Amino acid sequence: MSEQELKALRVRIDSLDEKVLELISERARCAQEVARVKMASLAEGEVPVFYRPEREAQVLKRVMERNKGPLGNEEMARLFREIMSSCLALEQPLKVAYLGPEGTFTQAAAMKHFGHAVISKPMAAIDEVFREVAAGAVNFGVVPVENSTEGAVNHTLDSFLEHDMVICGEVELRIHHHLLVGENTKTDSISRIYSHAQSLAQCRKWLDAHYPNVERVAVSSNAEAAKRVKGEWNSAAIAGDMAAGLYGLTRLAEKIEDRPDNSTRFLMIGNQEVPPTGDDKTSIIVSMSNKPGALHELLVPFHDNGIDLTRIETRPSRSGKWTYVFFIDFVGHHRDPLVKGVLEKISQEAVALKVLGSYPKAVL
Ligand SMILES: C=C(O[C@@H]1C=C(C(=O)O)C=C[C@H]1O)C(=O)O
Repeated sequence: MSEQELKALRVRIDSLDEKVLELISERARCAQEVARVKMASLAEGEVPVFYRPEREAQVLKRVMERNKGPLGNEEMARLFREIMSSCLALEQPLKVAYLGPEGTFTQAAAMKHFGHAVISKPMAAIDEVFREVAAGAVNFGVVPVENSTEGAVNHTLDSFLEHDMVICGEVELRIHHHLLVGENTKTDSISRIYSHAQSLAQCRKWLDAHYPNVERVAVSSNAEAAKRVKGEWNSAAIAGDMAAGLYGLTRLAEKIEDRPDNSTRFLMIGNQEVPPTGDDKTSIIVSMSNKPGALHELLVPFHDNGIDLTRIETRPSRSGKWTYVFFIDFVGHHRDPLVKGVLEKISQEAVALKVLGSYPKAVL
């Protein structure tokens, strides 16, 4: 390619960037107008709702449907995710609590879902995320709920039993783990590997094959593991990209998770009900009386109405020995007439039924 051609292309890119800039600014001014309209149409005492997850899901879907490349759909949606995040911040900067410390996968999930223009607050434990949202100190919380290799995150499920929370979104993240060391570590003298118990479990086979005799130490998070090895000479950590970057660690081995499709699903929790988008999921908690056939009775209405169950999890109910609650996720919104009918049917048989929320299926 000649210098001339390159120069002409750069002139074109500059001129396109000017248009993109003007269009983004126009979009941001529109969002400010939306805020003005929302404020003006409030009833007395009503609190304005600036963040509309159902609308954001629709915007992202539309972008993906209309995208003709060469950028991939996900890539394009990610760019729009950030534009929307900045536009919303003009209306109202969202405050989001997540399972910290900084550098956790939960933080990455929060950024993937809300974009980077939020005020994010790391919390030391899952229960604290719930409490922070309940106290109104933040608009939303982000917690992990299940991993494709290791299953349910029980702390999160149990927290739903203790707090009244509305689930308003979900996001899935591909989880890649790396073996990380600080710059002064002698790699042949590693005697200890730190990570969160879930991550140690997700890399169990790899560790058995490569470091069978090294002590595995479970700590409160991967980011905490990364932080520790920064100052230790004989230790390594298992953590992801964010933590590696944050603590300036070297990757001794990359993508060491046993399953290449290792993914974690996260939930956004808040106080705001989300209207239907036409492509939603609902999460409920049900407790049934302890009699034969109870689980069957619970599942039949879903089957009869062709409602797709995406997940069912059992936890001790905490209100009696050997009594259980079921966490059920299914496709549909609790305001859909079909779903309404199913929930009514179940509540006739159940000891208790609580809708945790209906929310748009993860777009990104
Ligand atoms: C602009 C709005 O407010 C927020 C910003 C959005 C956007 O930038 O597209 C979409 C939904 C809301 O979270 C709106 O409600 O339409």
